[in-house]
Amino acid sequence: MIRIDGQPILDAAQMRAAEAQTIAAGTGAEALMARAGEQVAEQVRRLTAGAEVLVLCGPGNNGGDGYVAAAALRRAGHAARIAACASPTTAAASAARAAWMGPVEELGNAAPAPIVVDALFGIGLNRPLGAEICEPLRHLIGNARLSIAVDVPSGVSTDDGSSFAEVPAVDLTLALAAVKPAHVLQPSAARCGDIRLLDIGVEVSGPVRVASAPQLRPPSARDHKYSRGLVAVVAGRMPGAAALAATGAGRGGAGYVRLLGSATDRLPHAIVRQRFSAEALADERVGAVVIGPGLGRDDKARERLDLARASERPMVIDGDALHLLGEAPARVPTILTPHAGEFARLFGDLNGSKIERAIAAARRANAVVVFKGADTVIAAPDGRAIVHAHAPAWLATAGTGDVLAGVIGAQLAGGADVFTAAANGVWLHAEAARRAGPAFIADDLAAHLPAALGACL
Ligand SMILES: NC(=O)C1=CN([C@@H]2O[C@H](COP(=O)(O)OP(=O)(O)OC[C@H]3O[C@@H](n4cnc5c(N)ncnc54)[C@H](O)[C@@H]3O)[C@@H](O)[C@H]2O)[C@@H](O)CC1
Ligand SMILES: Nc1ncnc2c1ncn2[C@@H]1O[C@H](COP(=O)(O)OP(=O)(O)O)[C@@H](O)[C@H]1O
Ligand SMILES: [K+]
Repeated sequence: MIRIDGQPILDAAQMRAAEAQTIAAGTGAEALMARAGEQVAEQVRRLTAGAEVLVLCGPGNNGGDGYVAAAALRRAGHAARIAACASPTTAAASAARAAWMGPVEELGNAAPAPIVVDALFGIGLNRPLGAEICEPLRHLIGNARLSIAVDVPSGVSTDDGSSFAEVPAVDLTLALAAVKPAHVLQPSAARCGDIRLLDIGVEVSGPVRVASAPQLRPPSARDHKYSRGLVAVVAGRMPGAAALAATGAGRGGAGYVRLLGSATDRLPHAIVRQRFSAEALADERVGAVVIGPGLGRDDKARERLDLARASERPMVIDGDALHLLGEAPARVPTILTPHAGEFARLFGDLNGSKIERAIAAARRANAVVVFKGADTVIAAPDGRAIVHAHAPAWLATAGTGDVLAGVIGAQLAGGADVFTAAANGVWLHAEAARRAGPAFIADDLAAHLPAALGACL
């Protein structure tokens, strides 16, 4: 059982291609199913201390995994029952069912058990589930002490994380061979409970991954404040937002933060206030310009954005500045940090999953796009993407996005490339939120950044 941090994310077609390669290399479909089912059984056995297990089996290979798991549990002396919604339709699943010596109950008539294993549908589910399946599934999960999904919870759409059915969340999902978009994209990610990966010997790789903790470099004896990174935060109509970004940059590891434009009174003394001017931006030591938080959307804001872009410094473009952005692709290293509303305004015509849309947006903008939310996707024009799916929902409070823009700015000014800077910033921001606990406000968040950063050294 493997943690999913840093693991590749494969959609159903990519998963099938990887599986086909393994089969072509000599491992039969039944052997793969045997590995999957036996590993599921092993995890269930470890977690359930002998309590009765009810395995729900569907018609495809997900159901096949379920038959194998139930048989393995029985062989190990564990009390296991099976309930099915249909007969097997694949050769491997038929063989697995034939090897099960016990009775197979009707899904609709099955009595609850303390442990439920959902092996009804996996990556093959491609249309809404009927009530004859949803209702018993809801009832059985709702009455179990522990529910475990095989590969993905039944009722979610593997490739985009949408829901085909309203069934409750399970406690644990055992992903087979690879993480799928449904494990990390909402709303289905919230249905998965804890997620662990089972290695069944299928080789997987790809440009889309689950976020993992960055390995950051502490300053060395050779460093000075400029080498650690100078961030210029452009202020505007709402100075509080720029102050949050500047604080995020300072506590996110920058060596020097300048706030260009009007500042609030409560700005930390370490943040240097300066009048906004083209000259202030032209300072060659500026490693990143953060613009957008509280900028406003008037002519003055537009002028500041134009000057910032003309400075040709690496940029983090957030909030109001995203509203002022034209369609021209970026010419300097740029990170855009839209939330769903800003993304829709900028890239509303794109189709596909949140991951696919973020990658397409990054290509169009020639910039790294941080498509924020409970399932933040960080995408690069070359097709790489990282999905951060476990940020605390307490982040849904005003101003946290401003702090994020600052943290990303600090990483960029510190020398990380745009993709790494964005991914590091998102990780540190989420980790700071975890340390901040419940009901923090954006001002509190920055105070937890140093400890979050310290955990990544
Ligand atoms: N990826 C891999 O390398 C491996 C995958 N295996 C398993 O195979 C699964 C995929 O198997 P399948 O492709 O057979 O697909 P599934 O078992 O996910 O489901 C497909 C079956 O469900 C039916 N179905 C789809 N939507 C339905 C609906 N709304 N209502 C009623 N029936 C519906 C289909 O007609 C088909 O019979 C994976 O999720 C995993 O559990 C394992 O057996 C071993 C190896
Ligand atoms: N439900 C949620 N779970 C986890 N993180 C969230 C959730 N909602 C918002 N966030 C995060 O909180 C931040 C909010 O940013 P944003 O929407 O720009 O707010 P603001 O403009 O008020 O600063 C983003 O980093 C986003 O990913
Ligand atoms: K399942």
